[in-house]
Amino acid sequence: MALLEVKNLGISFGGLQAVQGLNMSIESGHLYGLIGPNGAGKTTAFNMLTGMYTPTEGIITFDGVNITGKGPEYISKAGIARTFQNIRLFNAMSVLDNVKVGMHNRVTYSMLDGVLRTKKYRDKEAEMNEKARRLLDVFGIGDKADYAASQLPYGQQRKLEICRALASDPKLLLLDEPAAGMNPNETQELMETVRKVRDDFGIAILLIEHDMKFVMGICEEITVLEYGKTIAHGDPQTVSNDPEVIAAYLGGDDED
Ligand SMILES: Nc1ncnc2c1ncn2[C@@H]1O[C@H](COP(=O)(O)OP(=O)(O)OP(=O)(O)O)[C@@H](O)[C@H]1O
Repeated sequence: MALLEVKNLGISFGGLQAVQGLNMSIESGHLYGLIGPNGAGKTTAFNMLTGMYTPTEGIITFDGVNITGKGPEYISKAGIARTFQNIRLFNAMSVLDNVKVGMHNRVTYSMLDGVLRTKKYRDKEAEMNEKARRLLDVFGIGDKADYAASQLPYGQQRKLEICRALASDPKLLLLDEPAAGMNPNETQELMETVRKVRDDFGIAILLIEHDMKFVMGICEEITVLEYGKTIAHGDPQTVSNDPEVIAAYLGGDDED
């Protein structure tokens, strides 16, 4: 069985069926893209996979366990982490501390250990600092560890968000428009980093992205949504030559 199995997943908000009959199978180590015009249901699908929305139909199986309807805390502990479309960093906190926030689901010391600054607390903190610095180094921002998050340029803030998500040791990383707002150089650099993350950490990555060069350049498998329904699925070449996909993008009124 694949790491993530999504079967007939759907959700409706009142009369609006935002996602319908979604099927996806994602193996460990795969780079998978979820694309489609604005309002197609991509972020809604992420919200169901991460427990923020409860599906009205279908089953999500992760690592052999049915996680349908479980809450975000449970799903994060199970090994799914995500970033958001809009940057959600703690601006006044240091870059290092922002990464450590991502480790909260792995903290093993008690509040009392923290207050008393016990050896257990100090050892764990040292381990977390080292791990956070290693992650920042992967993204080439290790030298900015002590800066406030808000002092980083935009492209590096997006990288910091990915670092924070990785800090929870996920088996599956969901990236919601990681290249949004980036210039072509930053986007190119991010493509290489995302590939490196997959290779070095051996995790599966599912990403939503409007930048077609980015998606077609790194994803091995792609599902295309339009009005909540899957209109195409396959490798980048198959999907980009699909007449329904071409029509959906050319006919849309968005920026794609
Ligand atoms: N909580 C909600 N309540 C009501 N409708 C919602 C809710 N969340 C999403 N929707 C609707 O579901 C549809 C899909 O939205 P969604 O944000 O998933 O699209 P998207 O493909 O991620 O679009 P974009 O590319 O613009 O981010 C939209 O019509 C949206 O208005």
